[in-house]
Amino acid sequence: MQKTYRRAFRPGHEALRGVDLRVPVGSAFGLIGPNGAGKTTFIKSILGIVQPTAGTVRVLGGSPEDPRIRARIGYLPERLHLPGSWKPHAFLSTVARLKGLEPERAGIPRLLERVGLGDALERRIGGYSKGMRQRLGLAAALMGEPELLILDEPTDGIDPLGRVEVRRLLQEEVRRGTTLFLNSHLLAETERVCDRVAILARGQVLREGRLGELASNQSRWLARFEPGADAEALARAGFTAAGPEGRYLVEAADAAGLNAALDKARATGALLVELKRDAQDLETVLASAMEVAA
Ligand SMILES: Nc1ncnc2c1ncn2[C@@H]1O[C@H](COP(=O)(O)OP(=O)(O)OP(=O)(O)O)[C@@H](O)[C@H]1O
Repeated sequence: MQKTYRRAFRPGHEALRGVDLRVPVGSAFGLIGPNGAGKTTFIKSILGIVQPTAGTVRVLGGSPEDPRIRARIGYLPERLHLPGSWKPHAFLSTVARLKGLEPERAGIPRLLERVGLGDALERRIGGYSKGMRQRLGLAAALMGEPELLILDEPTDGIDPLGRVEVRRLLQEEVRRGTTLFLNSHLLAETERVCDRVAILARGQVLREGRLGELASNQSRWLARFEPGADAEALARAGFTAAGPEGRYLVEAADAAGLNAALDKARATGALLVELKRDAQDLETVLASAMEVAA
């Protein structure tokens, strides 16, 4: 899919340059990338708010412009416009009606409770803090148990403990079978909630896949030996010390190579107590993808 924003008397701006992404049903999909990468443009294309210049978007087996498809999607936009003089219940009742639900049966009190606004029911939205507004937006997105939840920076403005609550709530939704599409600058949040990630930069997908696969270095292993291992002898066997507690890194292309290295380590008298693939955090994955693309 491509999207070029047309500008009067100037060349158009290519926000998306041939993006081809599939979000599996039931997955928790995270979109990450630097400012201006095209993330919000992509989200707006999935929702039919922005028309692609080329290519097509299919959502839940149909077109994003089909109102029946839209009714199955919950969306939290990056910038929320809320009626300041209203109370939250009245706002959510209107959202319910727009979604074709009867407000009395839309579970509004429970939703307000779930997003942590149970104590603010009698306050006008205009007096809400940024985080409270965000929580209310989230309640609107969750209304009607959508099959697909599209959230653009959902925890923006929410305090650290509130973020933990929101994360739990999103995890509950995914367990319920909802497909989650999350755009967040908070990589730790994406890492904790999502099982698949795509890295978008300058309108193109740099990397995409299961988080575990993107974040693990397939040929590097982290070994932990019982204290007292001979570091010099281990270095000669190909093991590089990596921090305290007898941790070492070793490169091995396959199982045979790994076992050969471990045999050498054991021959030095070192006793292996733990072995795992060397996993990188999402920040490192993003930084190295950006470096390769530069
Ligand atoms: N309505 C518009 N008209 C013209 N250009 C636009 C419009 N919306 C976005 N752009 C441009 O398209 C590019 C992608 O913007 P977009 O908002 O999709 O990025 P983003 O990855 O969501 O950024 P951020 O992380 O900063 O929110 C940017 O260069 C932006 O300036």
